[in-house]
Amino acid sequence: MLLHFSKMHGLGNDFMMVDAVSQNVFLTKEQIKALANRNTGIGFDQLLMVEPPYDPELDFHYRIFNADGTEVEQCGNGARCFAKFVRARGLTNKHKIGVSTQSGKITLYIEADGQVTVNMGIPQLEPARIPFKAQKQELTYILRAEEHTLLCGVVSMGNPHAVIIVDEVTTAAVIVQGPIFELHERFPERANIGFMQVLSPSHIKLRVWERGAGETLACGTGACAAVVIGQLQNKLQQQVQVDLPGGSLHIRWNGPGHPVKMTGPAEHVYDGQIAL
Ligand SMILES: N[C@@H](CCC[C@H](N)C(=O)O)C(=O)O
Repeated sequence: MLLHFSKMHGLGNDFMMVDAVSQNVFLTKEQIKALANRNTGIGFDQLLMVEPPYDPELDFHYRIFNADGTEVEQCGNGARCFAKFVRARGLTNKHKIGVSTQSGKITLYIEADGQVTVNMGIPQLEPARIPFKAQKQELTYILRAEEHTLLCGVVSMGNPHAVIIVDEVTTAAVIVQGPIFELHERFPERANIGFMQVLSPSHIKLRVWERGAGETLACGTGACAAVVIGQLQNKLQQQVQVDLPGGSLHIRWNGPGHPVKMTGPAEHVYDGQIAL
């Protein structure tokens, strides 16, 4: 079978986009891992499989798979690429698109300048909803593993995140501590681990070790999670520029009970086909 796909990226967080509205596709976990391989496959951080809507009030549903083949609930940079992809494929001509993922419904808006704004929904802080093992909800938690001790905030943006404030992000121990805390026993579904440097109340630098993908050039849900945690800790204001290794996102959050809004670019790289 020949599988048609597009390669896209959001600030260097790269995706294999598959139209499963007009193609009949089923991929096993092993096939996804093989396609994700950067030496022997197409290479990507996540695969997005776009499907017809499950809910008649929405335009589409899409599934998200990490490079390790695991299916996950949410992907911020992927959401922006999805919006551009369905228009480029002629699957819709709308500028406001309603879609569901495993974590629920989100709305996307294609702006006049081509950037995409995503209403990412209301962040969840209750430990059971992240999921995170804790007796009660706190602003910060101490996590220990091996010789490492971290003070972090935890939040779900549809997917689980821990956010650690560091003095200098370029030298932060992302590669060492990321994989250790991704698998920490208090995250039963594993977690994405963000390292945030606060430059000012409206400007941060962020690196994210992504669950199932390793460190990426950008993580949209990670940027939202960092702004939520930074605001709750009184370090950030409502509108924040988040500088990631691959570029910048603009995040807005009006506080608890409100949705997080993310604006940023989404780029098409090439269209391809591969024999399965
Ligand atoms: N890169 C994404 C997040 C993708 C999923 C994540 N690795 C997880 O396992 O939750 C983003 O831009 O949000």
